[in-house]
Amino acid sequence: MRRKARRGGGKQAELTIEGLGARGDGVAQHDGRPVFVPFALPGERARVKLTGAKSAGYKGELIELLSESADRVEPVCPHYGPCGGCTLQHLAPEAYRTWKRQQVLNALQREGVRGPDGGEPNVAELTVVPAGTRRRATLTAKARRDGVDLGFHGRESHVLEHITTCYVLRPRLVEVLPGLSNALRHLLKGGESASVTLLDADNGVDVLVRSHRPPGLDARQALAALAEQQDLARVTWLPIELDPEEIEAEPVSIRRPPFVHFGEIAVEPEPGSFLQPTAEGQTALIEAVTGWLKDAGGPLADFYAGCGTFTFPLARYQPVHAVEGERAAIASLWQAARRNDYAGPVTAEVRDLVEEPPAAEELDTFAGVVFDPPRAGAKALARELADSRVPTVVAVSCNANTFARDARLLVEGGYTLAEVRPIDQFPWSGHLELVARFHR
Ligand SMILES: C[S@@+](CC[C@H](N)C(=O)[O-])C[C@H]1O[C@@H](n2cnc3c(N)ncnc32)[C@H](O)[C@@H]1O
Repeated sequence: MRRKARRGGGKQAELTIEGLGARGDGVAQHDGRPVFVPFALPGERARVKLTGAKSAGYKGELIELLSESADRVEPVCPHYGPCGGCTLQHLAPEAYRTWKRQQVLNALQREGVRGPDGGEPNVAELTVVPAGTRRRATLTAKARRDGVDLGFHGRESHVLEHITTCYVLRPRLVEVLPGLSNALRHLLKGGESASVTLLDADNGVDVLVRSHRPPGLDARQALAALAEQQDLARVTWLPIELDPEEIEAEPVSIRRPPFVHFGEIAVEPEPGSFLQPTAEGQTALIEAVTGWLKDAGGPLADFYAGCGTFTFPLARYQPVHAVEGERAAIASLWQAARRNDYAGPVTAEVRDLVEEPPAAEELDTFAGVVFDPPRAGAKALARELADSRVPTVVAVSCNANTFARDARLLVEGGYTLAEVRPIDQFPWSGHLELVARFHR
């Protein structure tokens, strides 16, 4: 048996895992309440330590596996377990794909959203991005006595796992980690921590360090030397307490402004700006969004547009109005539009879509709409869309539950959910991206 007693004590029980929850934890029952057991699989019998009893259930810590599921496989990464990134590496690929797709169906079912013929919604098979393709990630750095740990926290834990290898990150990002951890020794003293956002842009790596203490001369020199050795495109620093919206990141070393392509257009994102985590996932999303909207026959709107991931590919076919809450993202989008003679076909607006959603009459000027909100979803916008006459609406989402809620609002307003494509940019985790088409 692979997993043996880890820690005894506390309230323990022998349980049978009956299912896999939305976050990938095994789910058992005890005293009529669910127990969520990370790293356990359906069908397995396990000795579990019960903690954190709440009305919603117990947290369970896997102490010993007493029987193993046929779907259990050996995790590939040496950091599996302590690293909170890939908590489902023990699940066989086929079972994993089935479970993740089922999360979309479950969420839609909970909201009572049906397919075009009134039956089960039309959810495609899961597309999973290959391992080693993640181009953007935020890690934590923490000073210890003899160096700096740089990695990811454990699942629901404050313990940081220092990463030496990673199966999801692009190899280029893994390569820069040792040098970065070394350079950060000059910034972080006894127990101090920082957040480090890495982007493997199309012309080099972009590094944003956020810490309480600004880098002194030796930290700047160490980071600049690293940038030269590793040919990093850009290194910037921001105080951790401030939002990038409130203050511009301070340059530490800029060898060239990093850029990423959305279709044919190169955009220069500000440090820390949102971008799709993988180029492969981005391509699959762009393919769906443009495929469904390019023949809309009139102007389009891209809500929660970011730096223009969908704006520019769509603008090849129709005029596009891009709306986004973050000023810096819209500035990058607009600069790229100007540079590429897209100003005109592309218009841009900074707007808070929760506080000031466009009214249905405003939406009626568009032949098609795409929206791609953060995890909280786009409730206010979906309500207005439900009252609008926009013929085609495309939703991109990173949260199946808020997507299903917004889908219900659209369906109640008379839309049909034509199809959903789940695109997995976070392999081995509970997170999922999807893109869906609605029509009147
Ligand atoms: C999931 S990202 C999508 C960005 C872009 N569509 C892409 O694919 O790269 C969500 C975007 O919504 C923006 N956002 C978050 N809250 C917002 C709000 N209340 N109003 C407008 N935009 C918001 C974020 O700044 C971010 O750019």
